Amino acid sequence: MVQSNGAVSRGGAAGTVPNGSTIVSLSGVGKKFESGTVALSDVDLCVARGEFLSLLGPSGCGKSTVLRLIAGLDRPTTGRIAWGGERRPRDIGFVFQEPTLMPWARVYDNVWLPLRLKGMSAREAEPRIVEALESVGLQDFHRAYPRELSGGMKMRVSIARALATDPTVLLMDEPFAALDEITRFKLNDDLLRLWKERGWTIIFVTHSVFESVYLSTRIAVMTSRPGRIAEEIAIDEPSPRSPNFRMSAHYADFARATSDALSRAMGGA
Ligand SMILES: Nc1ncnc2c1ncn2[C@@H]1O[C@H](COP(=O)(O)OP(=O)(O)OP(=O)(O)O)[C@@H](O)[C@H]1O
Repeated sequence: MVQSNGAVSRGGAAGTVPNGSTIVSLSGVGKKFESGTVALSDVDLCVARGEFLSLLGPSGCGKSTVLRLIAGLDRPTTGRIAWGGERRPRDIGFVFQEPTLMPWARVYDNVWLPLRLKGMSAREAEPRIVEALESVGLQDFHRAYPRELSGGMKMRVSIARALATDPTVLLMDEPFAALDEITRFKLNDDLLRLWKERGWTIIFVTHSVFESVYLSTRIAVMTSRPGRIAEEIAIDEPSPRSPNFRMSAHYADFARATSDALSRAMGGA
């Protein structure tokens, strides 16, 4: 269904890919934990290469669980996750809500970690580490320890660490939720720039309607637990997006449509 503001919503049928080739698809995915909690039921979702897809839903609806299943950190109880290239790519980046840095290691060594785990020496990894730190504007802080950095800077290190591996798919679990608004807006713009430059596919978990509209090419709205995809909304605003987009009537329309979809998904009017 195409709405007047250009948003596209869909009913419960299998996930649809708007454009481009599928990088990963979930069909009928369910997850029941040993505790008996049914976190997900019948999740259908298709992600196209190069998309910026946000998973938006109420707390506890299973957004992180979807991300963990896609990352291969856990297995679905029912249903199937299929990769466009047949196998799950080895180079999936994961950015968590907490920066999860090693407090005893300098910024440089924190960014080196995933490359070191792949067997790269510090010398081999150096160009990638330097480039990753430059991309997030932290080139002058490579010798600093995490305790010497602000919350936003720590999150930049965490992004640089994912970036150093040059992932094809970047999974981000509410990475900016704990940051103040000014820092969050700045990191939103940095992330959009990197996404465009690197050609990543990003799957981004958020509670925030406004953040999801600003960042995404598509939003998948989830129901309350057990989570499934209730509606999808295409945000057909061209990139690069600038802070002016946040002030536009178009943005307000998208936010309203998304907010309404979220209310419906949560069983509201
Ligand atoms: N390892 C686990 N064992 C048992 N229950 C779990 C486990 N992980 C998550 N759950 C439960 O599954 C449900 C979905 O959790 P999940 O963290 O995926 O939700 P979420 O939408 O990401 O929540 P939030 O937005 O609050 O981070 C919750 O009820 C949670 O308590």
